Amino acid sequence: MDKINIAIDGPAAAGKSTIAKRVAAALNMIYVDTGAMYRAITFAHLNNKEIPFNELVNQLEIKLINEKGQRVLLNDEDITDRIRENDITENVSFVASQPEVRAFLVELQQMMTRDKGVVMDGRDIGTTVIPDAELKVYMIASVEERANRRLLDNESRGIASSYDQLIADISERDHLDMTRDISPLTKAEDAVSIDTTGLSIEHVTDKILSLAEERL
Ligand SMILES: Nc1ncnc2c1ncn2[C@@H]1O[C@H](COP(=O)(O)OP(=O)(O)O)[C@@H](O)[C@H]1O
Ligand SMILES: Nc1ccn([C@@H]2O[C@H](COP(=O)(O)OP(=O)(O)O)[C@@H](O)[C@H]2O)c(=O)n1
Repeated sequence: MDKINIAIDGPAAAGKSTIAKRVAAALNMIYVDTGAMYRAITFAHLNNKEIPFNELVNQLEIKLINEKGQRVLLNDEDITDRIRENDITENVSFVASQPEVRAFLVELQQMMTRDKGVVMDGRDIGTTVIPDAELKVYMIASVEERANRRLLDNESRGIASSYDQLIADISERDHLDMTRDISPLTKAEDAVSIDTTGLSIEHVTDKILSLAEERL
């Protein structure tokens, strides 16, 4: 087989996008951060709260550009850094639970994976977006480690946060994502679980690369 899709799902700050980017670069595949797409719609919603979701999604064009990591454009506005801020993070799980938002993004994501060659990370990729992906990974880490990682991420981006607040925020977001009605976060039956607690980025990347090689 010459082309495969790789689905990486898991809870907040487990390391999905860091690893997915590296795996995609090593295998010359396209990386797609679906969380960024839900964050982009959350940005649009916070600026246009009066517009119902079914109308809002029809006004949006989301583009992911593989440049300097990955840039996120919403109707040609670069919102890459803006969508990592706290107000977006606090509201994204609510927006992602809306049926119209999920239908809109799942269709877009399925189009992006049709020709294969994609590493896509999110919450419902292995279960809903690409249930036939050749490799599915369910990535987890302890909530303490995830809060520490996000604390460092936020520091490097100049976003104010505290360890205790991050433990609470991450736990609440995971709960909302795991209990929503439509495609909640859950491990696909055929996904390989990887607990990244205490593991280096290189170790996790190599593990997934060797799983991918078996399927290429
Ligand atoms: N073993 C590891 N695997 C993945 N990320 C790690 C690991 N160790 C430390 N990190 C750091 O943890 C953070 C993970 O954040 P991110 O990749 O955005 O997670 P997610 O996409 O799951 O929300 C990054 O800052 C990354 O550098
Ligand atoms: N495939 C996806 C990806 C993200 N999401 C939602 O989008 C939010 C933000 O995703 P993200 O991957 O940017 O989150 P972080 O783990 O990087 O903080 C998640 O908490 C989910 O509510 C989703 O519902 N389905």
